[in-house]
Amino acid sequence: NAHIICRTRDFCFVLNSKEVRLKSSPADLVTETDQQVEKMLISAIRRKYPQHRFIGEESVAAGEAVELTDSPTWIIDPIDGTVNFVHRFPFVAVSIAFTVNKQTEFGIVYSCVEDKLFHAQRGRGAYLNGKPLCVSGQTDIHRCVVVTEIGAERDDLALSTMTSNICRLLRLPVQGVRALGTAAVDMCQVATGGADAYYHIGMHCWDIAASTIIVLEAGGVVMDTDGSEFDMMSRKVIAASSSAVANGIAQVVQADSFLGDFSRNRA
Ligand SMILES: O=P(O)(O)O[C@H]1[C@H](O)[C@@H](O)[C@H](O)[C@@H](O)[C@@H]1O
Ligand SMILES: [Mg+2]
Ligand SMILES: [Mg+2]
Repeated sequence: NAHIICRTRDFCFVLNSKEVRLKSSPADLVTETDQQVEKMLISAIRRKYPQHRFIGEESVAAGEAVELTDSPTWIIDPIDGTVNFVHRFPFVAVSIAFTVNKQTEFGIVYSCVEDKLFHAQRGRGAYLNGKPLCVSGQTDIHRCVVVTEIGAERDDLALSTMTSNICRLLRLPVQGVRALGTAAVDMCQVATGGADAYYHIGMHCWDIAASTIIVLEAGGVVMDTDGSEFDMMSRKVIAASSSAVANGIAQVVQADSFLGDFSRNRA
């Protein structure tokens, strides 16, 4: 059984997950807790805002369409880092973003084990446990710590794309490449200045919707891995402390052959 103790300043509780099941690959896991947390969040929000729409990872896995419209929409990853959760590797987050007219109005990432609450509202800055966040401001790619993810795909094309991108960055060289196992928390490291950049190919909108606005409001930049404008639904992202660093990563990271196999945001 996987379990994790979640602490906040006000309460402490144990989430139990009795059953671990596979989704798209042997490394794409879901537990009862993922499903219960998502149901709990959606029903609580729906009670207050019955007209609002939802894109939730586990609802999509259960067959709901992934459709970002102009309507007010909540984008939810109930547990980002389910593999960590199952193995008790201590980086696990709940990620919630709210969009209107396809623009993110606010985002919340709660890193449960660390008891770190990241949040940002459009135009109002980014905060960690109430304290303002600011990116590192690094502009020299050679002095960067870059965060990425291994991802859940295990086919040859995905693996060779992922490993060759990491090799190309290391050869630049950058000073370090890291992966925490949760895209949402990874990306928040850029907002804190602890990392200078994050890139990911193959993530879903629910993994990064909230942390995108947190990085932007902390003074960072977000773009597609090919250097074009960021599209939350494209499954590709670079988040960085500066445009110079983001462009430096875009120049070495390649996504095309890998993404040929993806349908957009299928769980
Ligand atoms: O744990 P979930 O919500 O499934 O998200 C993870 C994603 O599936 C993996 O591909 C990534 O490597 C993790 O960082 C995600 O955050
Ligand atoms: Mg996720
Ligand atoms: Mg998840």
